[in-house]
Amino acid sequence: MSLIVQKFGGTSVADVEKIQSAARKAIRAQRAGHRVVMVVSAMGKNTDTLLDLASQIGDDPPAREMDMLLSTGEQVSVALVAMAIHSMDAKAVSLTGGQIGMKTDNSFSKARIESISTERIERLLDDGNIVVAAGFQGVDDELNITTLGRGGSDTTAVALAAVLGADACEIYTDVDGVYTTDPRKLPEARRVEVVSYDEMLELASLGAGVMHSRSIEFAKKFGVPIHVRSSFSDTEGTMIVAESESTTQPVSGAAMTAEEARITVLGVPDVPGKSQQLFAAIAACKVAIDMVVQNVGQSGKADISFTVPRGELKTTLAAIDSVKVDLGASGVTHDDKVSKVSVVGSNMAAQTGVASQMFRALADAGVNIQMITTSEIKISALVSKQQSAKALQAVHAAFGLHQRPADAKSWSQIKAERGKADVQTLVDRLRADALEALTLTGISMTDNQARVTLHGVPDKPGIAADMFEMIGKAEIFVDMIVQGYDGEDGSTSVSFTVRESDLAASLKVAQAIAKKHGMRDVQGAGGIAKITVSGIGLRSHTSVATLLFECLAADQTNVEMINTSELQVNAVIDAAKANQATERIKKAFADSLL
Ligand SMILES: Nc1ncnc2c1ncn2[C@@H]1O[C@H](COP(=O)(O)OP(=O)(O)O)[C@@H](O)[C@H]1O
Ligand SMILES: N[C@@H](CC(=O)OP(=O)(O)O)C(=O)O
Repeated sequence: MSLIVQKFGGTSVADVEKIQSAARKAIRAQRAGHRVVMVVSAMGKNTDTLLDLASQIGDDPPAREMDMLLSTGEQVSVALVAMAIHSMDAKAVSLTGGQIGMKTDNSFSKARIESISTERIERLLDDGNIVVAAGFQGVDDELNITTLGRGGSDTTAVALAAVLGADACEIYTDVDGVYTTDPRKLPEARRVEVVSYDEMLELASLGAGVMHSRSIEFAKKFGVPIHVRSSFSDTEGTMIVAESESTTQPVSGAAMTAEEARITVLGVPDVPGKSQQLFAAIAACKVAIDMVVQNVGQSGKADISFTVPRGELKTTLAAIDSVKVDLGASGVTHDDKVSKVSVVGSNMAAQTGVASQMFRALADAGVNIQMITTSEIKISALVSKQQSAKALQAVHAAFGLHQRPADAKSWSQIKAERGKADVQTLVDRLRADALEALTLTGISMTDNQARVTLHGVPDKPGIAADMFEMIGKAEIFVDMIVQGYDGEDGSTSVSFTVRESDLAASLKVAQAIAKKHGMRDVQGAGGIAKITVSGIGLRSHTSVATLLFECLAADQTNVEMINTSELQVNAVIDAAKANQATERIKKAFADSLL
C-alpha cells in the first residue's frame, strides 16, 4: 500500500473551513487506498503572533522558552485537524514532534534533525489512522522542545517522507506551484512544471519562500520527489526532482531577498588566518553569511564585505565586535537598506555571457550594482532596497522567464526517460547518518588559473555590464566574478578568474576597460588554483567555510577569493600550496565525505 505525506502550511489551515478542506484532502487520499501522514503548520500567522507576544515581554527571551512557546502554534492545528477528520467519520491521531520521535540537537530555534523513529507512526497507520504530525518541532536529548527555524514544517514533511520511504511528498500551499519568481512580487512569473533540487535549493536560500531550503537538502539526499501544489484546487503543481525543466535554458528562476544587510570590516591585515578568525566568530552564532568579497588594497590591508539577512545584523555585529581588536581591523560599516537579486540555473555553468546579460539588464533599468558574487549555478547582485523591485523585474524579463523554454519537459516525460539507477546503496549509507549531517560529495582542485583585479571601478550603473560584455567579445571564459564594496573612497573593485592561458588576453581587455572608465589600476597574476568542496547543505552548515579557512590558515595559505553556494564552496589560493591544502582539507572532512 502506498504512503503519502501531505504537508499543509499555515495559509492552508488558517481558519476552520480551510482545516476542514485539508482534512477532506487527506481522507480522499486514504479512501483512494493510500496510507496518509499529514504534517501541519501553525494556523495562518500564528507563529508571528506568538513572536510578537514574546517581544512584548522582553527583548531577549531565553531561546528554550521561545521554542516552548512557538511549538504551541502547531499543537493547536494538529488537534483541530484530527478533530475535523473525526467529524468526517475517519480515524486520525495527532502527534507532537516529540511523539513522532523527532530527535534534534539542542540549537533552539535552529535545531537540526538527528533521527526520527517511525514505529509509532507505522503502528497508527496500520490501525487505519491518518497520522497528523506537528511540523517545525522536535525534542532534544533531554526532551526539551526545539524548533527547526522559520518555515521548518517543510523540513519535517520531507524528512518524514524520507524515513518512511513515502511514495510522494505533497506540499499544499497558497500558490499552485513553484514559479520563476515569487508571483506576489512579479505577476508575470510563470509556474514551472519541474525544477531541480539544485535549482530549488539555491532559489529557496536566495529568497523563494515557497520552500524551506533544508527540506530540499533532505529531498536531494534521499531522492524524495516533492510535489508543490495548491490547497485550494486539484490542479497539478510543480515537481521538485533531480532533473531540470530544460537542458539548455541558462536561467530557470530569479529570487530576491529584500531584507539584507551588508557589513564591511575595514583594514584587516592581509595575512593568513584573519578571514578564518572573523568567519569562525560569526559561524559560532550559526549565522549563514553570503556574498563574501575581500578587496585587497595597496597597503596590505583588506576590506572584507559580506551580506547577512537583516534580522541577523545585530547578532553578526556583536560577533564581529568580540574579535575586532584581535583582527586588527580599523572599522566596521554596514548598510541595512540593501536587497539581493539573484538568478539561478543548472545550465548556467556550461554557458558564457550569462553574467553580462544580467548586468546589462540591471544597467538598462538604471540599477546600480553594489556587490557581485557568482557561483556555478547562480549570480547574485546586491542593490539598494529602493531599486530591488525594478531589478527583479529587469532580470526576469531579460532571461525570458515568463516563457516556457522550447525544450521544456513535463514530469511524465522526464519520468519515462529515467534510467533505473541503483540509488539504494547511497540511500542506505545516508540513512545510517545523523539525518541532517553534512554530506560532502567531493573535494577537488583546479590549477592553471589566473586572477584579474580592477581597482577604482566607478560605483555607477552599467560598468559591470560593459566590462563583462567586452570580456565576452574577446571570447574569454570567466569563472568566478566578485565585485566588492569599498568603504573608503566610494569606488569598488572587481576581480574575476580565467584560465591561465587566457591571462595575457584578459589583461589586455581589462586595461582597455580601465582606460575607458578611468579606473585606478589593473592587476593580474597566474599561478593560482581553485579548491572546490561539493556537497549538500554547505551553506546551512556554517562550519564548512570555517573548517576550510582553518585548514588553509594552518599552512599559512592566503585565500584570494571565495564563493559559497548551496552546492559548493570555492577558495582561490596560490597554486604552489594547492596540493598540500587539498590533502589537508580531505583529511579534515573525512567523516563527511561520501
Ligand atoms: N518562486 C516562488 N514560487 C512560488 N511561490 C513563491 C516563490 N517565491 C516565493 N513564493 C511565496 O511563497 C508563498 C508560499 O509560502 P508560505 O507563505 O510559507 O506558505 P505556507 O504557509 O503554505 O508554508 C507564496 O504565497 C509565494 O508568495
Ligand atoms: N509555523 C512555522 C513553521 C512553518 O513551516 O510554517 P509555514 O508552513 O506556514 O511556512 C513558521 O511560521 O515558521
